[in-house]
Amino acid sequence: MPKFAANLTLLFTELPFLHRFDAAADAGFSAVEFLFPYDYPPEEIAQRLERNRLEVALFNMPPGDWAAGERGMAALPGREAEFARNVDKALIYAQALKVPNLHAMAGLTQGLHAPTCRQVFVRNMRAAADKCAEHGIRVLIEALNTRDVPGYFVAHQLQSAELCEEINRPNVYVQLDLYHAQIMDGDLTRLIEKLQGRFAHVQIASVPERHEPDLGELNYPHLYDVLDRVGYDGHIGCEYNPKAGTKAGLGWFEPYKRG
Ligand SMILES: O=C(O)C(=O)[C@@H](O)CO
Ligand SMILES: [Mg+2]
Repeated sequence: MPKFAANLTLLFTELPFLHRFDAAADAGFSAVEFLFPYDYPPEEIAQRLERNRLEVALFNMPPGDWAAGERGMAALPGREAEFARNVDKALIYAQALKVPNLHAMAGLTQGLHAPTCRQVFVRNMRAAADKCAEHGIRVLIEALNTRDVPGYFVAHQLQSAELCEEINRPNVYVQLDLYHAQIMDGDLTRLIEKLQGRFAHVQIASVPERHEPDLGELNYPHLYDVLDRVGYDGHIGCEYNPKAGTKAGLGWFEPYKRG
């Protein structure tokens, strides 16, 4: 039985961020994820989680100047000290919110010297993984499709898996976003089988529009069965833009709701 996490950066945006926790619980979710919690004190978020009996499945380390277009810095030469400070900041929130997974965004590396970026990424990720391991937290790598995020350091799922191998730390895993995977890689059943045991978080959305998972070209109930079959028991993050309001689009979630 799949376990879903509502992505509170994209769902329930009809409400202010801190109110989305109540809305997710009311809709029947038992877990949430979000991009960045850093505008809010960790205690306030922890309170919302506790009163709604919600787990947090994942959030991202600080990404640099998001509004200016930055998408992380783990692979950016010259930003190592800032990356290390961001790992520390993410860990403060991770401990307060008891999150098992932190996504370290790599950054836009188009036009930079690729071998140097890779070296920087591997070094930064090893250091981040070692710090996070002290708290039992995993560090994740996510491939982003080149249509939405041109120039991002990782675009294909097997590249993420290869990077995990090179980093060679037991708490570094792939973040398998099936929306990006379908756009860049396809053949999702076989891809999930190939990556068995190497991903620690999954995300979903319809393709090509990134709406509810019951729209578009993918057959998600089939993919949930494949995830079950390969023994995946982590959360599936609902990282989509509701087509016409969050609640109106939650029909697909009816069979999976917390009772
Ligand atoms: O865009 C996505 O997909 C994400 O999961 C965000 O965390 C940005 O990486
Ligand atoms: Mg994603």
